[in-house]
Amino acid sequence: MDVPIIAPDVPVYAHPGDAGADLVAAEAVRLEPGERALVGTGVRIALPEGYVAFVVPRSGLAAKHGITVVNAPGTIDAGYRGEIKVILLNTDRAQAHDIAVGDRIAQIIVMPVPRAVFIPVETLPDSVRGEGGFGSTGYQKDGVLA
Ligand SMILES: O=c1ccn([C@H]2C[C@H](O)[C@@H](COP(=O)(O)OP(=O)(O)OP(=O)(O)O)O2)c(=O)[nH]1
Ligand SMILES: [Mg+2]
Repeated sequence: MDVPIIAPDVPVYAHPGDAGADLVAAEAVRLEPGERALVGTGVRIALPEGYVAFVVPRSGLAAKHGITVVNAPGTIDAGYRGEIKVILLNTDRAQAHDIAVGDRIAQIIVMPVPRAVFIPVETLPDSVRGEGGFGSTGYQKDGVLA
């Protein structure tokens, strides 16, 4: 599907079948331990109605350097025409991390999204799960279901 874009670096899918296309930094920033920063990508897009783009972390940056996206997944609304920015967080407690212009800092995933029509009702239809949540199915600890 075609998505009009204005960008110094057009996001690239690294491999066929990849869900995410990499976003690169349009500005240099140093993230001290525990620090976050709003990092510009220079990218502006026009998604068709009925689609959303999610800004999500790159697992390599997260695993190697503790760099994540604070609000993951960041939501890019179809009507948004401003610059896509990434709210990066350095979760490492000791190491600062330097982002240079052109570094791949996050990835963008484009998805179809239905428009919900919320209908106020008095009672909801039954379901197997019912109101159970927040660990209601238990969890596995040392091989034992707790
Ligand atoms: O990681 C993100 C998240 C959002 N946005 C842009 C696109 C999105 O369409 C807009 C608004 O995002 P959101 O609705 O998440 O933020 P908000 O705090 O609710 O702001 P608003 O009142 O503008 O909706 O900001 C980004 O560039 N990066
Ligand atoms: Mg909003």
